[in-house]
Amino acid sequence: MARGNFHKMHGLGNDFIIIDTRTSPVEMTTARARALADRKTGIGCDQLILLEPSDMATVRMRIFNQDGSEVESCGNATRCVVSLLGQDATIETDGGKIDGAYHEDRITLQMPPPRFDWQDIPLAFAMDSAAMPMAWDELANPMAVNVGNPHAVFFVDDKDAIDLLHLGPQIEHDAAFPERVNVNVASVRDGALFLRVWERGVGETRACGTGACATAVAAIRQGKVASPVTVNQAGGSLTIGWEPGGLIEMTGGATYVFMGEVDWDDFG
Ligand SMILES: N[C@@H](CCC[C@H](N)C(=O)O)C(=O)O
Repeated sequence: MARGNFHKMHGLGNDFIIIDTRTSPVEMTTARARALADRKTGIGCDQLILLEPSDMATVRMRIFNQDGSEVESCGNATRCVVSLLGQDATIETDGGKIDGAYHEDRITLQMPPPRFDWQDIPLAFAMDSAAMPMAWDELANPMAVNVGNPHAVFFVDDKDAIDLLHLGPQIEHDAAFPERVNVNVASVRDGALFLRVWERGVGETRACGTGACATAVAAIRQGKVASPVTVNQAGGSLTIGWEPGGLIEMTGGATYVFMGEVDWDDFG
């Protein structure tokens, strides 16, 4: 028997299983992450988060998508982790170190500066990442940006008119993105952003924190909005601030749902 505890939390409806392995050790594999994340046969979540000891930060955070793939960054989960810790904290991720300021009703994160070089996204070959010379039906010329993880950002008149269920997986798996990509479709209205995200390794989610960062950076860089900007998604809003050359500041909520206990051996 290998019993352990987990926390269920969400940030704007983007939901997580968070396991603090410092008190609840577990051996994580792709198969086990996928089994735990499965909404029909497991516990269910968009991302599975492991907290581990860190020698350079308060805690190290590992991130597994619903499909079991391990990835570099997750903005909404980082706010949840700072909220769970209940104090200002520095979080080590594969996408960079993130400082979090704790307030009971909101968390502010300093996310790493965005990267735009094609090798850093990464893209498969040299091309203009500010307006990629590519199109998938009505989605054309995205800006590619890495904010710890890779994103493609499309600006459209009406985000709700886009068939993201069809185009999201096509773009996610396009050979132009050797590590796949998160797909952001945004409209600009009254100085604010309205966003839908097809997340790599998950599908369309109710909100994506790094997607909000990537989209805000792309919109500020193109002069479509001013910083800070409100980014509205199905699950709620985030405030994102960014000045060229600087860190990305994200402010938003984090919600605790429940604590559960399971036998890890029942999952993979
Ligand atoms: N939900 C997240 C992003 C999670 C990782 C992403 N799907 C990827 O594969 O890079 C967020 O809030 O940022």
